[in-house]
Amino acid sequence: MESLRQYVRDIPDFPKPGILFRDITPMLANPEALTAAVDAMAVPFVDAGVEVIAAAEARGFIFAAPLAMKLNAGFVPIRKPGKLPFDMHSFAYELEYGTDELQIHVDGVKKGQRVLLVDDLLATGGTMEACCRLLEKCDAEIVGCSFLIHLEVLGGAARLSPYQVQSVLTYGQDDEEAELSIQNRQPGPSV
Ligand SMILES: O=P(O)(O)OC[C@H]1O[C@H](OP(=O)(O)OP(=O)(O)O)[C@H](O)[C@@H]1O
Ligand SMILES: Nc1ncnc2[nH]cnc12
Repeated sequence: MESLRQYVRDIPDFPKPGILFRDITPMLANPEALTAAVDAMAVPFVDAGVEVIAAAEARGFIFAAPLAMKLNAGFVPIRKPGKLPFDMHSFAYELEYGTDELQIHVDGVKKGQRVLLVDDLLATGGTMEACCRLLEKCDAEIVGCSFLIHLEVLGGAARLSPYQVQSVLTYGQDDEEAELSIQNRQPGPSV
């Protein structure tokens, strides 16, 4: 699965200085890579009895709908404020680069339904922790959290305990250091 990494593009200082943005748009644009990514995200949960996939907009939606179809589950959107038309639960949270709030319809998930939470990327864990809190307010049974990318150094997985966390691509301390040193390298004198 490591070959999927070649479709993730690193953009330094986006959307703020100091953030190394992992851009998945090259992966999304490639049909084989996109299929492989969705398949790999589903694998740990094929026999988990998932009834509902829930995901936060916007990038979470990209993987949620194909995963729902693959796991024969429904899809329930978790949205930013002002988007959902019916009664909702809300939860405010912090991002790697800002703050936000997420909402879910009160009747989106029934009590005891088995829910798999999905997102493209786990960084600080603030977004997925907010999703977990929203599903807990619905009295759902959280089966786990499935990510395409896990940025390990930001410690997000600890915030999702006790839930099962799965990711397809992991970026650890070594990756961050190697990439930062490449970014900071000054051009040498020309000879
Ligand atoms: O683990 P965290 O620190 O919470 O970061 C991860 C979240 O950040 C990104 O979403 P973003 O809020 O940038 O919104 P988008 O999906 O609309 O691009 C990403 O898609 C995750 O949802
Ligand atoms: N470093 C990062 N790259 C891409 N998406 C992100 N969401 C939060 N942090 C991110």
